[in-house]
Amino acid sequence: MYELKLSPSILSADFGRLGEDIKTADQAGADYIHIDVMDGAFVPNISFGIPVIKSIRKCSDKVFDVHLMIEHPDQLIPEFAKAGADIIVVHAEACKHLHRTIQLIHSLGVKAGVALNPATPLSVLDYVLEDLDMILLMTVNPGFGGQSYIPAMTEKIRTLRHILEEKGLQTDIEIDGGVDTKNLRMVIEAGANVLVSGSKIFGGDIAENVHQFKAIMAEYTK
Ligand SMILES: O=C(CO)[C@@H](O)[C@H](O)COP(=O)(O)O
Ligand SMILES: [Fe+2]
Repeated sequence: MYELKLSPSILSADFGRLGEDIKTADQAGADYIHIDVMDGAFVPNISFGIPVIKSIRKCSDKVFDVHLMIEHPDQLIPEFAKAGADIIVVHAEACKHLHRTIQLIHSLGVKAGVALNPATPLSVLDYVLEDLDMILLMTVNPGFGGQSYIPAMTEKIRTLRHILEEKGLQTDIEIDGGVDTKNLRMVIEAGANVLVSGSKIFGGDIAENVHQFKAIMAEYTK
């Protein structure tokens, strides 16, 4: 079993008290902090950018898992690294030269991940698999929190884990979108190990929600 990590997405936090919400998730047991950057071009929504990441870096020492939903990410990757990103995830659909982008991220001493939209086939990763620290499978169409998990993605997770194992790779599989306490076991059993959740963590009692997710995850470490 792969090490399971909970990565709460701050897209659903209260931006008026972002620092406090992050500290609450951190202290309740979040492993990573998932940071959704949207540019209004790659996705039909705008979230926040580099100055916000720099500022919230003071609120948590947890791994900053930065999910870039932006066009032309290469131009800004050095700035995201400087702002405190520990993992930078770019979308394959946004990168003309994906291999070069992965090299750029690694050259900055940061872990590199690639995200795939639900309709993007796994085969786009065929020639970069060995270079990746993490693969993010979108389980909703990117752009918004609070959407429903797309059922067909479970098979995609299972297929990816199988491909990685056949190659002897232990790459992290992150899944993002519509994850809740009801489908969490299903996605873990399919092979996901980095689990993003936004609305189901930051909507309501943050600490209690983190505890509920972590209690389910703990069933797999006994
Ligand atoms: O990247 C994205 C959306 O594009 C996500 O990280 C969402 O923020 C997840 O939110 P929920 O579906 O868990 O509410
Ligand atoms: Fe995300």
